[in-house]
Amino acid sequence: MEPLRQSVQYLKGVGPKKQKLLQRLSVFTVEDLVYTFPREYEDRRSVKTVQGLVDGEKTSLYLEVCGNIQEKNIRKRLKIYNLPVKDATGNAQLVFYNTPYIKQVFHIGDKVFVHGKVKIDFFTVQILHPEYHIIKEEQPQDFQQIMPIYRLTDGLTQKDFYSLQKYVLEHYIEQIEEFLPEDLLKNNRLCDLVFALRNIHFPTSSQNLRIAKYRLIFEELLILQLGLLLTKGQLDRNKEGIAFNKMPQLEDFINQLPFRLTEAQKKVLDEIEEDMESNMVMNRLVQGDVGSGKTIIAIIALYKAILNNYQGAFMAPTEILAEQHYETIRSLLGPFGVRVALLSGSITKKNKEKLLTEIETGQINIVVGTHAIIQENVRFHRLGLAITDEQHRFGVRQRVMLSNKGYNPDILVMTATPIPRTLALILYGDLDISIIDQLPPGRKVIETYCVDQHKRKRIYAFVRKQIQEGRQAYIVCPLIEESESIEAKSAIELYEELTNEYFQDMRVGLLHGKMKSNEKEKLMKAFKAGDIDILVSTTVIEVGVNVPNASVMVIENSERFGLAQLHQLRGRVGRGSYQSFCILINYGKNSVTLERMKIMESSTDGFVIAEKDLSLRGPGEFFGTRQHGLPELKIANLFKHIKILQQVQTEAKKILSEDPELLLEKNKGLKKKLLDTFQEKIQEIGI
Ligand SMILES: Nc1ncnc2c1ncn2[C@@H]1O[C@H](COP(=O)(O)OP(=O)(O)OP(=O)(O)O)[C@@H](O)[C@H]1O
Repeated sequence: MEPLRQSVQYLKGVGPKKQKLLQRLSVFTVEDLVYTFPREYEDRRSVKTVQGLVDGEKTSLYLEVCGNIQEKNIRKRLKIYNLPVKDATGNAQLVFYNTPYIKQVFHIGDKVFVHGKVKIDFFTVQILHPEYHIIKEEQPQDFQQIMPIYRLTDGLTQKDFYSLQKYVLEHYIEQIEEFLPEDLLKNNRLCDLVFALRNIHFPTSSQNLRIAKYRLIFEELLILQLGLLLTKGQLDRNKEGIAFNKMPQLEDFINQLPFRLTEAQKKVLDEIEEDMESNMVMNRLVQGDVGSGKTIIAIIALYKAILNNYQGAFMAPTEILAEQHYETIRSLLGPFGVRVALLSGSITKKNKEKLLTEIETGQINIVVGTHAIIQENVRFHRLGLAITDEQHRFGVRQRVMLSNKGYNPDILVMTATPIPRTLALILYGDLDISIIDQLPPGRKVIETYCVDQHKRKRIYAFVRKQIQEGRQAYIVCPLIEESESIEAKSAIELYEELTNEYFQDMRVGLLHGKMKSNEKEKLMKAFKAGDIDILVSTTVIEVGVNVPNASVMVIENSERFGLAQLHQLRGRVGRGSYQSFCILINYGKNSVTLERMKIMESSTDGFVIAEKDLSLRGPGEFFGTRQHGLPELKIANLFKHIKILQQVQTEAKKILSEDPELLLEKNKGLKKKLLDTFQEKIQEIGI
């Protein structure tokens, strides 16, 4: 086995207990260990003398032990040890707590280097619980340096980490191979990997630390970018596709809609039409904030394809949404003779067979469905436009599979999560991006309040009042990432509590992910029709659900959700002309949580919220673990390092245009690193 791939259990000083602790920090192999970077550094290079010390500062000193250690019992479980020390300028004490072994460590006359916090009490100078090095054969550079500080877990100390990293760097460094091609290093003035790893852990100077960091950030972003580009590589940008014609009937259709398109919708539609009319394949992402009116744009594009005698496919992330899109499309295009089919999990086998035949013979013009659409047995007659409503739930693979159902059909990807530009660039680097940055007129700003759980009674009273005025409400249950069944269970409990205690006289419905799809459909239909007053639900209603009469959204344990997700949920209300409200019940007390809730109260702009969320929590959490396959970033930050990111993008494209499958000898290391990082994702599409 490659040395770096070895388990940390073979390292000196790592027993089963330590191995477990390291695993908690996601350190399994030697490589994981060297790629666990310090969270910060402590500069111990400037050394002070006892005279000049300031109360409260943290500093380093060279001292000599000048007396015997004294032990004092302060309380039952508190023992203090004072060690007299001095330097040429004065006397001081090193203070240690509850460390009986310390009695054996020092001897009068020992020279020590210490680093710790200074406490000055009248005439006594103390260094509290310092780190120390008794100077024997060690050279000053072994301790008087920039010290790494690692993120720890209970049971592991900085010293443990420090010695492990030292050991690994000493014994394994020669086996760490550079994997970035030489010309790339040179052109971007990057240091080599060994230098970077040495200096990220034990920097020999601030400048070398900077150089090391730069290289490691570059490397991390490059791997991310290449991985994403490669997994998307199959959507070839410059493929020849269908050139749709302009059709006058399309204008008629737009003109008879019950509303005028907003300027933003018109602009995006123009971009789509231009793509569709060109003879190149369209690969376009439409982003729009909640309720900005993406669906109608998709429908117009579908109608254009139909008028050109092609079929359209519309893939939605959930059954509820597929059903909803199906209803909307049927009601808008049905009167124009367009035949729409819904392929969902709940149709009978017999009906399904009939539908499949009609799709294959071209009798059906538009197929709406969940991923059922990309199953093998679905064959289109002439698929011209494939739309996926993504919300990050479909991987690239599904997109490719849908597109393979036709001969180079145009592709439109819609997403309701506003993705900050920086992230959109790397996630969807292969797509052109259109943004609907305006809401239809007449929408009232949703009033958002973050409250703590003790206000629950008042909140329910408010919900009741809204319902009495004829509105409807959503009550969203806590998010439980780990398990859909626990989530469903907690939804059932909340439902029971609400129906037994607070809303006995109201029509309350329950919706969760573990229900059968036809039950879900039935319930949503009833809610839409106004036959249910309160819908208690898990996040299955998160995206796209459109019930304009609903005016209150209560979200339990709001601190567990990502902000972008809260924004999506909140977007389920305020879709009609009624004043709407979102109430976030918050159990979290720490400052980041409170800051996040404040953002929700003060902003209704999805892009602003997404940017803030991303900067507070990083991309992994931003998308939620269920939804993405992005590797966690260890050192790069998509906001702070935007300039490096841009440079990385150029490089990544250059590499792939020269060597699309990374077959060249110089790219061998890079390819291996990519396969390691993106294992599952890449295997999925089999490059
Ligand atoms: N230009 C417009 N003027 C007025 N109402 C509009 C306009 N465009 C769309 N709508 C209506 O606004 C509502 C929201 O539109 P739609 O469902 O398409 O939003 P969306 O962008 O898909 O939102 P979400 O991401 O939240 O699902 C719908 O009821 C739709 O009929």
